[in-house]
Amino acid sequence: MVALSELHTRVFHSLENQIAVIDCTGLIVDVNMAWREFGRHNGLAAPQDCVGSNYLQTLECAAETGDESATQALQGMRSVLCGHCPHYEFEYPCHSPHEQRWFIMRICPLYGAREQGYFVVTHLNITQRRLAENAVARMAELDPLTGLGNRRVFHQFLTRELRRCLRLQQPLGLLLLDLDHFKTYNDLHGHAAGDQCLQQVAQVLSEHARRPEDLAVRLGGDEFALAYGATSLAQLTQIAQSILRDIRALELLCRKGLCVSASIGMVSLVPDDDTTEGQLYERADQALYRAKAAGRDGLSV
Ligand SMILES: Nc1nc2c(ncn2[C@@H]2O[C@H](COP(=O)(O)OP(=O)(O)OP(=O)(O)O)[C@@H](O)[C@H]2O)c(=O)[nH]1
Repeated sequence: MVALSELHTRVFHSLENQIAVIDCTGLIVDVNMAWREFGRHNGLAAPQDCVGSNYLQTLECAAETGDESATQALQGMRSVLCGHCPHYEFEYPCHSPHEQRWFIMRICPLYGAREQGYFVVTHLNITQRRLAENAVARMAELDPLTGLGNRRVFHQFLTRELRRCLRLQQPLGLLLLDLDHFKTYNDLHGHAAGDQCLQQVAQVLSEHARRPEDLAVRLGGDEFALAYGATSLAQLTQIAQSILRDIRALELLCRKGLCVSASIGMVSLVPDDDTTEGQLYERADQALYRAKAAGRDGLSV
């Protein structure tokens, strides 16, 4: 039968968390196996040098080089060591040259030893959780069929670009695009082929939105929107004409002599303090209505 203290030591070294016990000056008095192993694999202090080094000083050196995570860890750690906070934890990136990694650091008093001034610092690798969260966040911004951004992203982008163009007094361009005869195409070829048609159109649109200040999204159904920062009406017209040409060139036949085409409403203006995202959208939508009414496969302002 293993003695209880021996059992506790074994548990300490079996845990996946990297654990260090420090005193109130930051001096490391003990570390577990995971802490030593992490140091060994990441070119940090030699395992035998962990105990006896000062964790606060290590963080101070890193913070002085501008390491934001070290600065934050340092502040949190000091607040616990001096008794201002009962415990502190925060998540931070710690990428290696080979992989992206995130950790959560926690510091709290050592159980039953607060008076003696001992504290436990733990680091836990949360990379799998963070990657899953990032993937979910990306999915929440994408239209699953076409891979373009969705309506939510569009609003965020437009709000940001509107502010930027107002500040720089540059024109902000917006195109609203609705496919023509798409229902007929769907009816003739089936829904799956209709989906492929939307994907082909999306490809054309993303080829026309390549700069960081451009965005192409699918608003829903056969409706798309494109926003262009710092783009005049003349430039916008050229882009819209090129899009119409490229969609025609797809030759998506929906009945004899009739192909899927697009109607585009556009607006470009230099925002003033009163310009809203809603006004911009409304103007492009009315222009789209005029393009449809004018016979489709065309554009209107
Ligand atoms: N395949 C497919 N069809 C869709 C999807 N979303 C909407 N639709 C169809 O898209 C069609 C859109 O209708 P309309 O805008 O009236 O079609 P349209 O023939 O282009 O009409 P006009 O704009 O007046 O030329 C409807 O038949 C919808 O069922 C989708 O994700 N996949």
